[in-house]
Amino acid sequence: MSYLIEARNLSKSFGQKTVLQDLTFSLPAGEPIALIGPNGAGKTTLFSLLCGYLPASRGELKVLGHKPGSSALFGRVSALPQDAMLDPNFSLLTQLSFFGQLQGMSKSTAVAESRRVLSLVDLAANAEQKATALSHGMRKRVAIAQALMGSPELVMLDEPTAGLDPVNALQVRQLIAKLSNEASFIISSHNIFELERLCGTVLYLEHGKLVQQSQVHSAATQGYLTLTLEAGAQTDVLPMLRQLPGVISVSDSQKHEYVLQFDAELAPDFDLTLLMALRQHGWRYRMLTKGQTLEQQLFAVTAKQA
Ligand SMILES: Nc1ncnc2c1ncn2[C@@H]1O[C@H](COP(=O)(O)OP(=O)(O)OP(=O)(O)O)[C@@H](O)[C@H]1O
Repeated sequence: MSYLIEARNLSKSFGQKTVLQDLTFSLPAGEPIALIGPNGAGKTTLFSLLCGYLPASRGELKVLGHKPGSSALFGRVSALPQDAMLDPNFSLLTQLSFFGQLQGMSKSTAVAESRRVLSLVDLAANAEQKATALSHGMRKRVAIAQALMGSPELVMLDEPTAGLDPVNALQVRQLIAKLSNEASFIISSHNIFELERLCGTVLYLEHGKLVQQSQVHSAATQGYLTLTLEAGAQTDVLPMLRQLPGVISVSDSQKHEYVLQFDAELAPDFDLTLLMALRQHGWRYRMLTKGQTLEQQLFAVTAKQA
């Protein structure tokens, strides 16, 4: 199988400081991939290695089967840096066309390509405007349009929603979801919640180590229920939940919230069993959802490692 990205024992050090440590993973093309981790985890450094801006210190890295930065990847990979800026002096069309020409397009092809990518991000009508006339959210969309010039197969977006209000951040996520049949996206963020609906695979980095690689959708739908009880005087909830038939584990990740892992083959009607048990004990629930949030998955992994 050929992968979008393959890393084997990949490490990066700056002098004595090891910033990425022994990362091994393979990522398929297709659904967007999330790269999540706290400040300083190494997300931007990993992006820089993937783009070929920085060499690895040890290990192997392949992007679309090639060494990052190699000429075979020219035009096939693009990146939106965290602090991408637009020039305030030129129209969007002039700037994007200029980037197209830098990629080797003729002037007329670059103009046509710029109009195409601006319409992909719903900014066709703003082509003649300067960046100063745009909102912060619109500028982010222009930067995403720039990353799509020339139809690359892999697009890396470093914190594409940083600094945006929730409505604009949602628009950017919806845009990426819409565009994900145009290219494979890797998106970095601190925010677990924002990427869990958008991405199929998650890489979670902490202190330069890969803490977890998971498939969001499969893990979120199989064999997990999240139960939130009404606040009140319930006692002995955990022991009762743990003795239900089919239960594998129960954790109380937050006050009044329980994550139940169960064997879906042995107990296909586990949700009904749980509801009956709640009724029997007179415990009222506020919410019962299928699956486990990404935050809960990561909480479980980091708790195990602590
Ligand atoms: N050129 C460099 N020289 C020395 N240390 C560096 C260099 N670039 C990054 N680092 C260090 O590497 C670590 C990881 O930084 P990086 O920017 O990759 O993290 P990040 O996960 O992207 O963080 P953030 O979410 O804050 O952007 C940090 O401790 C940073 O100080």
